[in-house]
Amino acid sequence: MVNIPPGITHDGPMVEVASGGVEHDWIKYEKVKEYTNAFVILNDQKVLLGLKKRGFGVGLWNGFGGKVDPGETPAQAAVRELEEEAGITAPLRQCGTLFFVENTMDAAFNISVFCAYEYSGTITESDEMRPEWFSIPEDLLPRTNPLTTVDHGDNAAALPPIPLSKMWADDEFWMPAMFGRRHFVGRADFGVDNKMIKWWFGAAPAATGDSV
Ligand SMILES: Nc1nc2c([nH]c(=O)n2[C@H]2C[C@H](O)[C@@H](COP(=O)(O)OP(=O)(O)OP(=O)(O)O)O2)c(=O)[nH]1
Repeated sequence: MVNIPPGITHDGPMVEVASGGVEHDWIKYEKVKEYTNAFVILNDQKVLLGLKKRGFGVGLWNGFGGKVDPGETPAQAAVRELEEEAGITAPLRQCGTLFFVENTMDAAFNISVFCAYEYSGTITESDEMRPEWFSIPEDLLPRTNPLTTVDHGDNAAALPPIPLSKMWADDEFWMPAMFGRRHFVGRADFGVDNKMIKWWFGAAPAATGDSV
């Protein structure tokens, strides 16, 4: 029986992929703010991340995104933010949903996560983000995914691996599902110093033959 935390909804079968902090209660929240986060992933081998240059999460590498503006859908906001922050457009599709609660704020963050496997335009640094490609390490990929063994000649192996130590602490838990193209959901509650105190992540079951 999967014990899904409050704030999360999902359709279809779901298996737990990570959880922790059982000694804490889920933090109560008053309202929910809508955000987006978008990842461009090429050949299942490399991912475009941006170094946040200012504001919330400054100094951390992340996908591109931000607040959903009034009158926008999350999908529209994701396209706008990717264009504003990295200068490119991409056929984004929602690949997951994340829910974050901070004990210092009365609002929770509901983050619609989008993925694309191609893009157009020229990747351009913005005031907010410095974009860079990173290779996806094998331990973040399903080992039997046939796509991962194909050499697409773009030399992803020569890139630095995803800098997990300079990313939000929760990312390592749901990224394997994202890179394995499994729909994911999850919640993380943060205490002082942005330390994760309780978390739960789930994903659609791996396809038969996948090792994760
Ligand atoms: N990967 C990851 N992303 C997170 C976490 N928490 C969190 O807010 N984010 C994302 C959601 C958004 O993409 C981004 C925060 O948005 P932002 O502060 O850049 O929003 P914004 O651009 O609209 O802000 P602003 O320019 O209007 O001030 O960080 C997390 O724990 N992990």
